[in-house]
Amino acid sequence: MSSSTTTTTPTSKRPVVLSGPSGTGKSTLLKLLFKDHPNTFGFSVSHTTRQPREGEKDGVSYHFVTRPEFERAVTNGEFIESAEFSGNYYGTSIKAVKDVLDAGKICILDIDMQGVISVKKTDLNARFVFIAPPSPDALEERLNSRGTETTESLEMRLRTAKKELAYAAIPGNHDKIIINDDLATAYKELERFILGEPKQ
Ligand SMILES: Nc1ncnc2c1ncn2[C@@H]1O[C@H](COP(=O)(O)OP(=O)(O)OP(=O)(O)O)[C@@H](O)[C@H]1O
Repeated sequence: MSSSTTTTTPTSKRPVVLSGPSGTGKSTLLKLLFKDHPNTFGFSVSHTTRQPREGEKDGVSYHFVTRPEFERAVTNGEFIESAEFSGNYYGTSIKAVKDVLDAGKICILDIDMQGVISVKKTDLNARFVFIAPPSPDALEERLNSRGTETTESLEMRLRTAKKELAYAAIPGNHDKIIINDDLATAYKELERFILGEPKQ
């Protein structure tokens, strides 16, 4: 899977939004991509209202902010997405994505359908890739074999998957749909879409 004898010059540094049902293989594909191209991609630094843990640096691990600061930023429309988990806010700001671009890297966002809709409302000029399962049964099988789901969470993920697949079926919602059946084939397709043709 590694392309050690080839180099790639990205044809575009536009942010890439990767979405698709849970268990469809997004993390698996991204892990391969980052391994093969270690200096090409960057992660946006999220905001949080939780306290920094030992060793965490502001602006590196997270942008640590107060609740009023976070709420103000949400009101000002500065976030692509935000959510509250166990009493703390977390969010990805539009600026955090632009900072990655300013650092000369391609920002990859692995987000859900709501996140996709939010990014489309910004001026980030992102490219949208949808990772689809070969079939609903294959998706269920992958989630089962990953061993991370309870019966309830599995059902919830499959219900959400139906909505995501319906959204992806509408032409124009994504720039590229990749069916992750054979992993190596799907990976090559993703790598080409993001980085262009490899130069020998
Ligand atoms: N092409 C493939 N064929 C078979 N199994 C696969 C394939 N791609 C990924 N998997 C397996 O499917 C499971 C789900 O993959 P992964 O965790 O990458 O999904 P995900 O889309 O990132 O899910 P989530 O959104 O819940 O984080 C993993 O166990 C992974 O090893």
